[in-house]
Amino acid sequence: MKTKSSTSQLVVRNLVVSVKTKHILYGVNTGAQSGDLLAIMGPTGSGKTTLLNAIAGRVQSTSGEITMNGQYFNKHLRRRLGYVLQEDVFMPSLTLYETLYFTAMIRITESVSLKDKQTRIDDIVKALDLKKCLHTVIGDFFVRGLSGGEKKRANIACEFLTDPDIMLIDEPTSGLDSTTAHNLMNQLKNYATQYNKTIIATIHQPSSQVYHMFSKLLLLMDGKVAYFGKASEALNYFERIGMPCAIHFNPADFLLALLSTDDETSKKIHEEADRHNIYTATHVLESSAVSFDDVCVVGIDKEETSVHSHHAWPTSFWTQYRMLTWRQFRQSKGRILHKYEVIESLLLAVLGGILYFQTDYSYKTLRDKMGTIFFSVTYWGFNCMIGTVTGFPAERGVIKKEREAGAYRLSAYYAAKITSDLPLILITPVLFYCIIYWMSAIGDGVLFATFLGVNLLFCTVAQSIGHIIGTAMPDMKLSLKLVNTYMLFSLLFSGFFNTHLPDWVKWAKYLSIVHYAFGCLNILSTEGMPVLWCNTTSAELNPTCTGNTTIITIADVLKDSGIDCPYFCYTASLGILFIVLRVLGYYVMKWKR
Ligand SMILES: Nc1ncnc2c1ncn2[C@@H]1O[C@H](COP(=O)(O)OP(=O)(O)OP(=O)(O)O)[C@@H](O)[C@H]1O
Repeated sequence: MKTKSSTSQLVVRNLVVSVKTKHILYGVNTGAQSGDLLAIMGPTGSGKTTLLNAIAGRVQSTSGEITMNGQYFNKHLRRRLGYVLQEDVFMPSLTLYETLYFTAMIRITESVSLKDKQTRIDDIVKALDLKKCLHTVIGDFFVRGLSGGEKKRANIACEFLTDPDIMLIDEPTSGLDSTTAHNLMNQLKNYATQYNKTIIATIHQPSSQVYHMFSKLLLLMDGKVAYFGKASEALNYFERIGMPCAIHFNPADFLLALLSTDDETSKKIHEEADRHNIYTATHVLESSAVSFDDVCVVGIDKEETSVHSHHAWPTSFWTQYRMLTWRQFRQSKGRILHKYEVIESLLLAVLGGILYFQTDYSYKTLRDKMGTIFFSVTYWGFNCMIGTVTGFPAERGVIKKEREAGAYRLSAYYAAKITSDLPLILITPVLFYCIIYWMSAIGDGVLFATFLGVNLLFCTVAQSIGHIIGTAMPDMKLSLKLVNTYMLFSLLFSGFFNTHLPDWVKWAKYLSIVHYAFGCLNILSTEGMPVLWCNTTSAELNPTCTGNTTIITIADVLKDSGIDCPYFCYTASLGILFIVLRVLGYYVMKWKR
């Protein structure tokens, strides 16, 4: 179910865009109306993407105005724009159908029935010839999936689903062979005319067949307009200003070559453009089938009858949360429960189990017991943090794209991420502890449940830190460096490396998450150990036996490792850390968005 749009008109007047001190666009005037296929062409770096970004509201303009049917863009009006970015960013583990289904469920308002959403998916799949690859995974660098051309069409299909009145497409044909490029442009042209939509696309080197599909053409050169008007009149215009195109020459090649020549020609093109007033905004309006006043009225009608939501978001928080959890689970499942990850954990558990096999609890073997716990906690600290940090970049681009399109609330995404990842990240630690706990005889069945609970809490805390680091850091390399630094710090202050630290650094152990887990688990596992007489051989090396000490308790030994709080104090600290870090994680995401 696609809606045939009533006439709408986009007008860009005197648009200036500067970033810091650099001018990118200088007073650009352009426009398009329903049914148009406006092509933006120009040499690389001439400002084509910046213009699209400015229209889509993703780049702040320095001055000038952009209106749709005479109204300035606001959040609601912007929902009537679709923007297909140059990069095809998707969740790689989902199939194309799952991707389209997710988009339909989250970006089409809930007033449209499920059946209609399904019909809309079917229509678009057919129109863009995507049926063959509908159940293929999107794929990425590691897993082969859709081809480049299919990905490009999938990207366009996702935007078509929202049924925008104006579609902005950045380089739809880049990386496609000429036949595929021609077919795609043909599909876009048909879409524009059949459904009365406006399509604005930047394009690099169209074939002459594709060039003749454009209804309007905007030529940019160094951020300024070199030509704007009907594509069919561009060659006549350049001929009139003394730059004729040779017969049988591809018009697009000729125009691009013209715009990339010497300074003298550039200067002349700009002077002629000024002299002929070729690109004033009134030119757009005059060439329209309807007057400016008419389109304003049509625009108001359209708003009232549109299937687009008037609410801040197309769907409710609950729908967003539900769909995001569904997608997140599918995306994370393969990564977190990857067979190599599981095999690695099981092998390490068996290795640890063999190393500390059935060690009894005595003061002589206490370091071994502590070693088992230290080894396990260290492994899961690194594993959970690194897993989270490395998993985030694949999502970052998708979330950014979807959030910029106003698809869902950040809070819905965050809540969904926590919920969907949680059961997944706990499965492998459970298997790990099932092996190592019993092989190394840490304790009985009752203790096992508490032991496991504390370990899982520790894993979620480590994951929360990984999430904050992954969100805050600009790239994965830096994130991994920070994870390493923090974990090594955490290990140094955990208590395992029994050091006699100067008083002024002792507080640092409270910043170590390993310290909390290590402390808690050691207290739990050594509970009930008898006192030790200092005149026995097993006490000889124990530093707690000094001077006139006759007996020592397990509490004394643990205190010597800096473990000086009751176990519930450590567990509560981990619980509080979990809550604080989760809340902090949300605000870091908000800050970095
Ligand atoms: N955020 C930014 N900061 C500084 N310069 C920028 C920024 N964004 C764009 N530019 C510069 O503005 C110019 C125009 O960039 P833009 O991406 O719009 O060009 P383009 O015509 O789309 O190029 P291409 O065809 O290669 O994609 C370039 O010189 C680019 O380096």
